[in-house]
Amino acid sequence: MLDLTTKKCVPCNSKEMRPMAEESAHHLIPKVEGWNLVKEDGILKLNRSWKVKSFTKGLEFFKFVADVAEAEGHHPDLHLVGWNNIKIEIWTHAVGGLTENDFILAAKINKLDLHHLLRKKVSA
Ligand SMILES: C[C@H](O)[C@H](O)[C@H]1CNC2=NC(N)=NC(=O)C2=N1
Repeated sequence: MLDLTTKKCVPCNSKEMRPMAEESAHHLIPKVEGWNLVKEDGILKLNRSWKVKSFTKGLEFFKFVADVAEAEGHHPDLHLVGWNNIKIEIWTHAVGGLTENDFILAAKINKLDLHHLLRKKVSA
């Protein structure tokens, strides 16, 4: 399969769009490093968390992600809690589950170079 970052999200309002089977999601999750496959209230979602340097750098992180989402026409759920903990959840609301759009968006978020906004990992 082509690298997910070379693909484009498609509009979610087509009647044919269906949530993918859990097996398909498990097949795709290795292609989006760092992202988790979770099921919440029966809905499959992707999520990933980061610790940022500050509250404002968390908002900067979201702005970079928002630009990708707007370019793709597909949008994540953004969480910023405890001032420097961010979590991004991605799922296709129109179908109540996961579609390839979600994996494309996650892959394109992974391509952003946002290390300057992240807290350095504390060595064990
Ligand atoms: C027409 C357009 O595809 C829809 O309005 C989009 C907008 N962004 C979206 N983002 C997500 N995550 N799920 C959707 O169902 C969705 N629908």
